[in-house]
Amino acid sequence: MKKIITNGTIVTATDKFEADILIEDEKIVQIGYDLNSDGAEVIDATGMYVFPGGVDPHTHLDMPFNNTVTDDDFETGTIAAAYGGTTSIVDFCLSTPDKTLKEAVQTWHEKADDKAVIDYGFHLMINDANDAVLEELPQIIDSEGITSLKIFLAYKKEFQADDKTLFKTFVTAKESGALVMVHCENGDVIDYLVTKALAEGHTEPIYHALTRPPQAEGEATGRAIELAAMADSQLYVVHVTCAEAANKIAEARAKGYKVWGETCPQYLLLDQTDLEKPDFEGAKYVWSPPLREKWNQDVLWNALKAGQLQTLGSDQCSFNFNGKKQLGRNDFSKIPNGGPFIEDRFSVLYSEGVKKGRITLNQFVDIVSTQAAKLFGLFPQKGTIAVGSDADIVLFDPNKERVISAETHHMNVDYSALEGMKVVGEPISVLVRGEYVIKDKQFVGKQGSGKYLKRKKFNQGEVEIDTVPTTLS
Ligand SMILES: NC(=O)NCCC(=O)O
Ligand SMILES: [Zn+2]
Ligand SMILES: [Zn+2]
Repeated sequence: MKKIITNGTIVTATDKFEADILIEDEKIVQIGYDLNSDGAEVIDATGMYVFPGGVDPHTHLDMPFNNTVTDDDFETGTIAAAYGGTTSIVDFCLSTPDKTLKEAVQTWHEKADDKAVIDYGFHLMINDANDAVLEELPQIIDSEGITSLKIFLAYKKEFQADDKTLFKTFVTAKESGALVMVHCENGDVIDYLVTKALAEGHTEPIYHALTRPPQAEGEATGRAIELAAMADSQLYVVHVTCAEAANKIAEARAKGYKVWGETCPQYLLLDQTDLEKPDFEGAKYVWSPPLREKWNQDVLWNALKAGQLQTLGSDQCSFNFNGKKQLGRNDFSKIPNGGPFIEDRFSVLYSEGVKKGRITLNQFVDIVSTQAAKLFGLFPQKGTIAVGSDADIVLFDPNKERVISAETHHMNVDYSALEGMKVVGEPISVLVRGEYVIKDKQFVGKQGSGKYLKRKKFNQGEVEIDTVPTTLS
């Protein structure tokens, strides 16, 4: 079915202009004035921004973790994402030593294929780069279009990889055209500090932050950067939280290293004092790396503004407060790590970023959509509004005000870490490949309608990865 979006203001990472968009067969086929709209459904976007759908490069849906499993699966998680203006996610597929990589990816397809309501791809976690894994990896990258790999330097005895695995993964990624994503925290030091704190009788949620100091993140970030450089490979640092890490990334980029960084809404908006909330409420804010002292928020906003950090991931990893979070009632180290942000990622960046003058409107689109599409091999299919791109479109009312609350959100979790926050700007309707998934703030999509995204190899030369928008709004 043909559609025409008319009377709206189109905003991409580089431009802002008024024009109509003609959609046919899932794609944007024309952008301009006086388009032939015969037979097309007319969508009136008067007063709206017309944004490309958000691309969330960091989600954990239906993921076994910390002796339990996340509460949002590919159905609830992607419905919530769509409400929030996100039309593509890239989720982390876990691998385990007892299974082949192919089996691991198959497991993730089984979780997602019949459930997702928006498009999705997978990153593949590497825990031990042994001979079998290294032999299988290039085939998986090619056949599944999984062109990003994930290494955890923390979560000892669960996901943590050693430096040899990290280095070998960088080497293989360079040869195979994949981007290596790294969770940068020194897991051994953290393990020591956690054991010590518990032995001293400290069990409260705040000790989660106190045993994971920013230096542990800075050290691991620096280590990953140097190992990537030694392998002449490419590194994407996930969930950057603090000056110690952000500065390392900025220094590396100044030297011309192939390093990119992501932060998350939680680190821009919340701080370590949230973990001190009474009655175990601090557990709602337990994720890793932990929340930091408040002044780090400015460091992160400035890094986004300056293009030293490029993307915003939700790190969606939800656990109910009156459920799985209670596993750590008497021991902070047993609180499942993670929080719910997939739904609010897009609008809080607009409200706290654009509305408060911290980033420009074009930078908003770049950070929430375009840069992730470029880095993860989806651009220009995703991440922009252009002829030939998928018609993934958000009609956004920039003046609508709302208050974030678990009462009204769509994530399958009983609390919001942003409860009570006032937000200006709201996605009203959201289209994925030309079909409404959200229409006038109601979900109208279909379970399983999301398509699996086979992604292009890292930086094939077609896409200029480091584009910093120049158009100011
Ligand atoms: N961030 C977090 O605490 N949970 C998800 C796993 C990870 O990204 O480290
Ligand atoms: Zn992580
Ligand atoms: Zn994560």
